[in-house]
Amino acid sequence: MTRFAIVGGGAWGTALGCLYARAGHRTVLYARDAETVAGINRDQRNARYLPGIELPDGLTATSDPAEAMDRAEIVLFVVPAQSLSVAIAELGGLVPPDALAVLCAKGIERGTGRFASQILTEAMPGQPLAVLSGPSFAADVARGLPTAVTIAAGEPALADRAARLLSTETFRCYAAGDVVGVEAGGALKNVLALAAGAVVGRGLGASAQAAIITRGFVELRRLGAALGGRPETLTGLSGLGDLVLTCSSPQSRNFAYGLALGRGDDRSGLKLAEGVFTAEIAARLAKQHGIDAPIIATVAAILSGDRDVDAAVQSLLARPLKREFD
Ligand SMILES: NC(=O)C1=CN([C@@H]2O[C@H](COP(=O)(O)OP(=O)(O)OC[C@H]3O[C@@H](n4cnc5c(N)ncnc54)[C@H](OP(=O)(O)O)[C@@H]3O)[C@@H](O)[C@H]2O)C=CC1
Ligand SMILES: O=C(CO)COP(=O)(O)O
Repeated sequence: MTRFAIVGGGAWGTALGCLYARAGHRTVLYARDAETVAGINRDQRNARYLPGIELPDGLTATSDPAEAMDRAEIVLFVVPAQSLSVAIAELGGLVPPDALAVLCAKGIERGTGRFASQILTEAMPGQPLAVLSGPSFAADVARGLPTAVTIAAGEPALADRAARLLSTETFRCYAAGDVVGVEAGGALKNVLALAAGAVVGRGLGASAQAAIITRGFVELRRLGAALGGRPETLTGLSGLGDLVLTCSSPQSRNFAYGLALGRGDDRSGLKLAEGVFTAEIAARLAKQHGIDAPIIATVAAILSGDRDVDAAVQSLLARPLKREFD
């Protein structure tokens, strides 16, 4: 039995809580929202973030971070990318120094261009860390459906240990050494899912959807490599794997947000779509690194109101012809 603490009572934190509680680990989830805590402890439900799923008995929640962190061996940080700095500033001091911090957000911090691993390393130098990413819808994982993901850490022995500790019968973790590549794949696929959703929402057809996914993957690989990721990582579960999932299913909140963009629907009540926060900084990073990333730039322009979907499609199609592989 391992002692897990989970920071974040949203869809993914709760799903991971289900996974590890069911696997027999001591699993305590920290949520700042009292109603979420009460719902998990009293009703075995998280009605706000993971409706319709009965949570296992073994999963408990608290709004006392010290209680969650008590002798924790693994601390999963499962808050949105833009909230991670604040969460670490508030809670980092309570994390036992030898606990493995596992970063689960998929995004890039807007103001600084940092990935989660950089945020944690700067705030908590010396803390062992791993990054978890790959195709994994919270509702699927909470229901016990199978998937495979990547767990990356800087040192091979730590990555192997993390993969062993975080794997269950239904959740197969592949160890990797490329932390930045895994983070880049997880963050960029969300931006591309917005584009794929917009294409489908605008009624442009399955061929256009496949084309945007494929050319989006070229951008993911280019920018991921420029940011320091290894090419093979970006073709793995956290790159191609999660791109395929997120760009093809309305179960994805990013794809659903893109669908609403394409249809011209109101987006105010939609759930968290990390790509909305990552698009502009991703486009900026591409520019800084001299990377051609027209789809990412177009998503950023649509979100900022600089371009509508029809004009964006027109301008993508009107670019000068080029070789498929340069
Ligand atoms: N959902 C999924 O299928 C998957 C999500 N992810 C990634 O995991 C991350 C989290 O996503 P998800 O759980 O789905 O998001 P949700 O929107 O479902 O939940 C976010 C949670 O984070 C909490 N939170 C935000 N800021 C803080 C803070 N400073 N301190 C403590 N708690 C905080 C929120 O609390 P409050 O309610 O109080 O605001 C809420 O409980 C994202 O980066 C996402 O891309 C990765 C894989 C799968
Ligand atoms: O990252 C995810 C699946 O791997 C979840 O995708 P969404 O955040 O788009 O729902």
